[in-house]
Amino acid sequence: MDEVGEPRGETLDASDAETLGTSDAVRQYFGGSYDKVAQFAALLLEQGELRGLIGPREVPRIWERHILNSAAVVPYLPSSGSVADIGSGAGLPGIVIAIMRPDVEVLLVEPMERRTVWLSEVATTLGLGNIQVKRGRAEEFHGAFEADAVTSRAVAALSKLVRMSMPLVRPGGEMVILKGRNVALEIEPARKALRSFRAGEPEILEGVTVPGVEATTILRVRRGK
Ligand SMILES: C[S@@+](CC[C@H](N)C(=O)[O-])C[C@H]1O[C@@H](n2cnc3c(N)ncnc32)[C@H](O)[C@@H]1O
Repeated sequence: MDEVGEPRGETLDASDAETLGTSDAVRQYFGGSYDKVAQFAALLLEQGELRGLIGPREVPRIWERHILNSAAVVPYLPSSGSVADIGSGAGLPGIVIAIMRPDVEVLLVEPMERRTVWLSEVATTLGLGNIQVKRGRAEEFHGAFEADAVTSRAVAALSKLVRMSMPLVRPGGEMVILKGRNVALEIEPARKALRSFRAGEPEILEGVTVPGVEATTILRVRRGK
């Protein structure tokens, strides 16, 4: 998974993003969630670069690389309960999850104040009552809460991610992580950390959204009871 780039001073056309974002395939995919997802994309396009949340290279690929990529995790989330998104940044995938799953309580864990201010503003602007923004590093919340599932994208390699995030998963709950194609290489180095949580065998899953948009790789692993 590529990280969201830092601003580099070049400005690209947002028309590609708009074409995909207003396509029938995307509207159908999001269904009743489409209007709020489109509002979130518009906020990111308007303010994301200005506020240092996304780099200019991300503007034309907001829908494909960020919104749809984030949405790919949703089918793998538990049917109810709570999800904590670790290192939410601009709200990826956390805000997309909160929009698509209003029945789930979404905790957005993010240490950078500038980003938590943005996340709270987005939650208010979109009227997302199922979001709690928690400012701090994941490690600071160990023992403070446990969610039914933890999500994460572009935050750390699996071994580190397990140590920082698995304590925030309730026993029997799951980590559901958006990863790159090479995720299998991260599993062996994470074995020791996984064993310390009596975790099950990690599953590598395919996150498919709309036709023509590249599938993403998702890694799901259950915390032992
Ligand atoms: C590359 S960004 C990815 C942001 C977002 N998940 C995305 O995919 O666009 C990594 C984010 O993780 C946050 N982060 C770094 N260390 C963290 C930690 N220990 N606990 C929680 N978040 C952390 C950073 O502040 C940053 O917002």
